[in-house]
Amino acid sequence: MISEAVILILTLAGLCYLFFRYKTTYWSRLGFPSITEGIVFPLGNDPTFHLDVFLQKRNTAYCMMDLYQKTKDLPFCAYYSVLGNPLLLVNDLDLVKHILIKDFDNFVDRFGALNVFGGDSNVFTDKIWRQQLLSLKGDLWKDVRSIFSPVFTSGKMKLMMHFMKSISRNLQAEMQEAVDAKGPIDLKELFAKYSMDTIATCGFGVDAGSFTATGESKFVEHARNTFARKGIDNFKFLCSALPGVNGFCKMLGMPFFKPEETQFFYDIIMQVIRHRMESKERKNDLVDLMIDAIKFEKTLTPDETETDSHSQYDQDAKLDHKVKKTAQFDETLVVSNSLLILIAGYDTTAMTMTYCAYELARQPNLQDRLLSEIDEALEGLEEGQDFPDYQVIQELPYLDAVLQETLRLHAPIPLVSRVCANDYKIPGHDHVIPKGTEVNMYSYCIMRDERHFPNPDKFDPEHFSREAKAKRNPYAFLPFGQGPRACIGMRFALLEAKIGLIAILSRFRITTCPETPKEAVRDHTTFLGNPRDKLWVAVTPR
Ligand code: HEM
Repeated sequence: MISEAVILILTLAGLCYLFFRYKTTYWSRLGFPSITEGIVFPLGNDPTFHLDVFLQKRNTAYCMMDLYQKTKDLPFCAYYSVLGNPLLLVNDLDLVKHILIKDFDNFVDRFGALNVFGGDSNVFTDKIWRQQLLSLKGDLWKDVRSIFSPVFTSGKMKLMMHFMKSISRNLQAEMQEAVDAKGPIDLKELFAKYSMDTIATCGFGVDAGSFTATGESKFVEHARNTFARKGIDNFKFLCSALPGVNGFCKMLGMPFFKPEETQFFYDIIMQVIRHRMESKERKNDLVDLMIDAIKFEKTLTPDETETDSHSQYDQDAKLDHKVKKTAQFDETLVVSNSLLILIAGYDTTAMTMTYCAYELARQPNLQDRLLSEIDEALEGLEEGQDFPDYQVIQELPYLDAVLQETLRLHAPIPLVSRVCANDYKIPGHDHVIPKGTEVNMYSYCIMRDERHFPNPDKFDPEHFSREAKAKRNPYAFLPFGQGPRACIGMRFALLEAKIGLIAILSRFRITTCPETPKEAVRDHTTFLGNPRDKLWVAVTPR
């Protein structure tokens, strides 16, 4: 009996293997250039499912770089994901532009875990996650994006400034404590607190208490748990890619996304919404703006539309879509997108500020140049003003260059991904991308490619001088993606980072100390670019 069972299992495994081998000839049968090196049954050769990533030994971006180095001379190259599912890597920047902008209507959707894993569960907390921008598809995504875009215009960001300014005083106080204690400070923890409090205040209308709570506040604890990707989460992620597993979980009513944490945030934000509606209190934070947006209560005034910028990025990001005002949108849309703001905005902005301050500590000459620019802006303040206004902050070129260089070298999100809606003939080639193919652009690798950024591994804000930018293809810079589906929170993130940096650099100088790591390595346990180690620096008052 046992021997029969073993034979059956071995036969099934052999058949699965043969089927997998056949599937991994898909691209060569279509005549596409493809890379078959490194294919492991049943994971394929997708860096996202690389064994080292799965076992949490290496960050995904490093595995992506291995694949990119082997394929970068090809405009596009095919490869395989779990169970031999086909993927296409796009390296050519003109093709990147076609996919993200010119032919956007054929590449509206993103693949992404949220679309697939737990995608059809009936569990209430999973359903909340499915309403947010990152995972919505097609016309529904267009509706929600059009509704929420006005929430993130520069006009609205000006309203966020006073929240950020007030939280940045906690940053200064924390730095002063390090000065008084004559000890180093961990940049990672410092900026995590600032980012968490900013997102909580603007996106949830609550004080997360990161700086003030004794121990970890409940908000911070639940947020941390939401982000944590333990070994079991990787396993769950992989299992749900297997045929039938999602259906099985659905049948058993098993949640995919962390239910306790989701419920915690759902309750908070619903309480805030109800309170705002009953009391008519207004704070003009993101919560109020989102409530306005779903109710179509405010019509946009001209200075608040996306047309206020003529930058290539903003022009490309325009979405030509009319939302039907009869469509039903309710408060769960606000809850869901507040959760997304927490997920999309907290870690990304915190790590950007962390890497930025770390790089400035390592290169005092760059810090000096930035300090002079900030000092000049502060000298120009009018009486009664304690901070430069929005427009002045936007026009600090060196601060801008330093942040862009940080995002280039330490991209928080390593790729931009789209799904091909209909068969698509690649311009200038005979190849046709089949409908349903996941198309990836490895932004982390493109931004470290010496053909676009000379001396790519060096932190050098001159990569963003006017001359350097003029010489370069603009689609080589992709930390926020590009096109109508690019990051909606870019202005928010940059403003938050600029305000935090101005607040600390106006008072303190950051330098390396014996505890400062020689290099900043990306964490092996996450898909994002969080630094693996604590980034200690010394602080001195100016
Ligand atoms: C430095 C900080 C940040 C970085 C590097 C970043 C990067 C990105 C990237 C690469 C994408 C995918 C773009 C694409 O597919 O073309 C994205 C999407 C998104 N981001 Fe950000 N992000 C940051 C901060 C924020 C913040 C602060 C918020 C919210 C306040 C936010 C909200 C979103 C949302 C909602 C999406 C999905 C957009 C859609 O599908 O329509 N992000 N972000």
